Order: sequence, then structure tokens, then C-alpha cells
Amino acid sequence: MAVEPLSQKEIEDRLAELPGWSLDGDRLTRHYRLGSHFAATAMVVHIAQVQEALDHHSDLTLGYNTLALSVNTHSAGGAVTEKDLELARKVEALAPGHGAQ
Ligand SMILES: C[C@H](O)[C@H](O)[C@H]1CNC2=NC(N)=NC(=O)C2=N1
Repeated sequence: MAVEPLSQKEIEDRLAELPGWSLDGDRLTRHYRLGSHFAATAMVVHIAQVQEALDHHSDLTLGYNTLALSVNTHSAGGAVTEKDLELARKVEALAPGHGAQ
């Protein structure tokens, strides 16, 4: 089943429930700070597991104690879709367990 692009209004409504996430051009983005490089690296692995299960993958940038996610849906021409929001919600749910802020 094709995944449809969301309108600007639909994205903004959904982002109201996802503090810290924002729309940057045509991508959903979030930046986290963690307690250490190892903690940030462990969170990358956890996110990778979620992404494989969803078959939906963000661009992940690991810093010293930071992690940046950026995602849109390639199969929807690079638009933001419900798949991106689904990934954002799952990442947001696992973040507290890693002490990510
Ligand atoms: C074949 C596989 O299902 C597709 O390539 C998936 C994999 N991960 C993906 N990730 C993202 N962000 N967008 C996609 O369209 C996408 N498609």
C-alpha cells in the first residue's frame, strides 16, 4: 500500500504531540543529548532495531554525546508521511530509558 504525503497542517497537528521534533524543510528532525558517548552509541543500536522492525530508516548522526535524527519517506518522493511519525513516536518512547534529553 502506498504511503501518502501528509499536509503541512497534518504534520503540525501530529508534531504537537511530539515535543522536541520539528519539521526542517521536508524532513522530521530531532536532536538528543546523552550522558556519554557510549550511551549515545547504545541508543543508536536500539533505534536501528526499531527501524529494522518498521522497515523505515532515519539518517542518524552520532556525535560525542549527541544523536541527531532526520527522516522522510523515500517512497513518497521524500515527503513526510505517517511512517515518519510512527518512527518518531517509537524513538521518543525509548529515549527516556537511555537518559536522552
Ligand atoms: C525496500 C524497503 O522496504 C524500502 O526501501 C524502505 C526501507 N526504508 C525506508 N526508509 C525511509 N526513510 N523511507 C523509505 O521509503 C524506506 N523504504
